[in-house]
Amino acid sequence: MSLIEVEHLARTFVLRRRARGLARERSEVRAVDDVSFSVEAGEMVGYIGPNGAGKSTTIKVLTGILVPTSGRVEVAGLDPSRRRTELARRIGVVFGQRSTLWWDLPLRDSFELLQKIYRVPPDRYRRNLAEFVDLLELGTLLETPVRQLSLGQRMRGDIAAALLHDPEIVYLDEPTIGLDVVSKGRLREFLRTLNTERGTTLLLTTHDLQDIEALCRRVIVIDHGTKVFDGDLDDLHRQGGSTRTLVVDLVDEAPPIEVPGAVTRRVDGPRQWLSFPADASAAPVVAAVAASYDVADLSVQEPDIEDVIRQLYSR
Ligand SMILES: Nc1ncnc2c1ncn2[C@@H]1O[C@H](COP(=O)(O)OP(=O)(O)OP(=O)(O)O)[C@@H](O)[C@H]1O
Repeated sequence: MSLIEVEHLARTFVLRRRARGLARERSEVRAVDDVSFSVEAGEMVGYIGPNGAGKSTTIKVLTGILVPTSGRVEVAGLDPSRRRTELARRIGVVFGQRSTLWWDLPLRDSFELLQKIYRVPPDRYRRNLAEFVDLLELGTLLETPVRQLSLGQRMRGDIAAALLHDPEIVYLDEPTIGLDVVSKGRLREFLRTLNTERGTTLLLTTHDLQDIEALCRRVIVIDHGTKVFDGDLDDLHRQGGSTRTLVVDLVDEAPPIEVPGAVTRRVDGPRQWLSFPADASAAPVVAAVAASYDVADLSVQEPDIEDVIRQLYSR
């Protein structure tokens, strides 16, 4: 049996809108429509898709917040909506856009409240707190009220809070949203350590493809409530025909750059945008450009996940 099992999951929302007079119009949104997948213990899976695809709805069903309209869901051997309290001890949830911490309390007090709520034995709590404070660099922040923390600090606090009770599964919904590059890097490093050293199973929802590339070998893509891809990240790129972009700043304006392995998509003064396959190395393209042109600066832009998915569909 897999740690997470989802079979033919559907979740419909019924909307009632006031039409003319007192009559109400009824309409349905099929947020998740016949989705099946399973996740094994120790996996780190990216659950991605465009806005409104049904990601949060799936996560809410997996935590037991929402009841499926149809289908079967089992997490750690439990039916989430029927055994929500029991399941809560075995899962951790992190929402990048919302904090689960108490706004006016120092971080330490929030952690202590969570210890009591989850009945974490004192020695385990102390051990976990010490480890997360160290790995997430929270030492100087423990006495600070949550409302005074920066977004990145608050996020690290939220992640520690979600892990104090040693959950075997953690759902992360946009954990790096709004963070700067350094904070994103630190957080990814921490999640990787959590997965490799503790064997925690992670299901990650994000719009940032770099999160996925740094962390997940496997991705599940949903669009309009339906699963459209489940497999290796490299295969997703190949199927989506996705490209990366080399942005070249030349010393002087020039006609479109011509080098093997890349196509110049745009020219704006001395700046040019070249695209090349996402699964190819940038090195030969960079070398070819540098060998034939006077280059002032270069940078590589990763493909946007929404583009990858759009391209997957436009074929
Ligand atoms: N409580 C609700 N009532 C009515 N419709 C809902 C509700 N929750 C979600 N929906 C609808 O279900 C669909 C899927 O929403 P969901 O939040 O799961 O998408 P998402 O993939 O998480 O999107 P995003 O990336 O924007 O967070 C959307 O059309 C949304 O409007």
